[in-house]
Amino acid sequence: MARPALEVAAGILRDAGGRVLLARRPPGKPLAGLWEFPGGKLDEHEDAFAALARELREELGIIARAGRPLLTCSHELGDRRLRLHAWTVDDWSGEPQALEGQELAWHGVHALDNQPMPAPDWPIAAALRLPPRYAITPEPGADPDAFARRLDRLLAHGGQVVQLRTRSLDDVAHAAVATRAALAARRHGADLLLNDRAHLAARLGVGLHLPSARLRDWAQGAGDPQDGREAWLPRGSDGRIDVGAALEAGATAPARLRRQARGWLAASCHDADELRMAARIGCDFATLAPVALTASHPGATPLGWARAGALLANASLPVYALGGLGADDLPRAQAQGAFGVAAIRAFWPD
Ligand SMILES: Nc1nc2c([nH]c(=O)n2[C@H]2C[C@H](O)[C@@H](COP(=O)(O)OP(=O)(O)OP(=O)(O)O)O2)c(=O)[nH]1
Ligand SMILES: [Mg+2]
Repeated sequence: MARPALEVAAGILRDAGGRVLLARRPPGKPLAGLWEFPGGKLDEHEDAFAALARELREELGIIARAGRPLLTCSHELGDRRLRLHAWTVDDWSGEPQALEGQELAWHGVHALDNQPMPAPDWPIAAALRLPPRYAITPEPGADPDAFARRLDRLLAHGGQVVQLRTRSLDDVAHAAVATRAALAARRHGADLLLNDRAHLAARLGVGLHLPSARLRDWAQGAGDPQDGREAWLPRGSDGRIDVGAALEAGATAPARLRRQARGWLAASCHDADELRMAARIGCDFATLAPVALTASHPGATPLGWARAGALLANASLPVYALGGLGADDLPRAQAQGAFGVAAIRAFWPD
């Protein structure tokens, strides 16, 4: 019989400048020398926040009073599963002290990728830089100026992560729209991802969102070798693209291993298999669709929340629920284990 999952709570503590506290696992412990979020194992009958408050008292001498779940991910850890519950601690008192001989350090969220962390912490580091909404553009249509104006209005909201999704444009027209979108994103400090244009995304220094068919090709090493994956996937010590290299314990975040480009790598997933592939090739996040009925994919059978919830509970990266959802669905999506909600129609300005 499979052993029950190891449940661990990890706390996100921020200083006045927004930097996050990391603790270095001391010599003699498993994963010694790696930087983690302070916390530890749940005792029997203890919920995640109670365990976290206890661990923070024992390890750091602080009193945690209130927190919010940020992300729960599930990972294979040898012969058992690790469920890591990351909580943002909003209200705490005391000055963190290293009561167990661990080193402590505060880092900005953009510097976390450079710290050697246990692999299960990478999705948490990504989640700290991701918003709860992931906006996907509709087709640009015949009027690129009108499209650019609406995109600009969306980006002006601040902190946006947006996927440029076009299927209708030829390469030249697409490159023009994408270049303009990349400039607009840079101007607004937003993060752009191109749908399925790996070469262009790497050239523009923006992120890449893989459709599920491309994800499958990349995860299986199949498909067209000219499709640009070398800019996005890590190489093994023999110089060959190695989709597993991103997940070696003790390595730094996939973002650093993978690429010179600074954008996100994400993928469209519809089932457990694809969610596993996305994590395996080092995606930073994924979408899971279709959760509900959606006008953009009328033929697709929705997963429904029960099925989606079961898939989300086992995911090992941040996942946005997608398909017929809007901002109002965020609480429900998060209660079902999603990190956030992705949408085309709901987030596109009129
Ligand atoms: N606290 C914490 N543990 C993590 C993180 N990432 C990660 O993979 N883990 C793993 C490492 C361990 O397998 C497990 C936590 O075990 P632990 O030994 O720190 O647990 P604990 O604080 O309760 O310590 P102890 O009572 O066993 O001494 O979770 C993280 O960010 N924080
Ligand atoms: Mg601990």
